[in-house]
Amino acid sequence: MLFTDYLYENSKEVWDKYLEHPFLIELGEGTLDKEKFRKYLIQDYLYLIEYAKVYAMACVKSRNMKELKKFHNGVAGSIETETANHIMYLKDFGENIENMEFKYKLNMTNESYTSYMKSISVTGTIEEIVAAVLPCTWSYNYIGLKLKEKYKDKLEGNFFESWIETYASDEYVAFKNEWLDFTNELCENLPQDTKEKLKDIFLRASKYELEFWNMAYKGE
Ligand SMILES: Cc1ncc(CO)c(N)n1
Repeated sequence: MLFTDYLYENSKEVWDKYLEHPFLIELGEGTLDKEKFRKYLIQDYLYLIEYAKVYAMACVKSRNMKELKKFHNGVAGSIETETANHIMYLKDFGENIENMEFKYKLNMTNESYTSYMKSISVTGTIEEIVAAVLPCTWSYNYIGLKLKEKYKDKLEGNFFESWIETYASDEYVAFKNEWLDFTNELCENLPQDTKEKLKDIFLRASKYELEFWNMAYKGE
């Protein structure tokens, strides 16, 4: 069994809940309250800044060029490629992008999740850092693809279409697949107790993802 399948199987119950989440159903239907979406995007923009630092710490810990390039790519993917879509929406909402980190603060859910990953980035191994960051990229691609599949005939004119297309795009699929391959290469031959520790980290981060959707829907 692929190591990533082992991670997924153990977290499947949580991942199933993403697909039933009202925030994502309404986003797919195009009926989500735009104010909720605006607030979510602001938190997510702040999230990506902290998330990039987790990869940055892994850059420092890299043991070879391959790892360094991978994590460097993670930094760039988070704060350049992925934020492009956030910036487009946020500008549309009238936000000043230069000012985001000063005007807004991470809320408690966001702070808990990013603090958790940053603490692993400081105290953990390279493999532990990978287990902490993987649910982020992977679950967003999982959600993007499922929403695209479910609403493919109804996406035109959906305000959130660009969000869905970003996470269902070929580039994002390729990015996710590279991370799955990298994780499997790194982890397939590890001792069982280490694998179990990584499985727990992956589950914890997956639960934080669900908390993030709850926060986005209910407000905080
Ligand atoms: C909370 C959260 N998780 C994952 C991603 C995907 O990078 C994101 N943008 N935000």
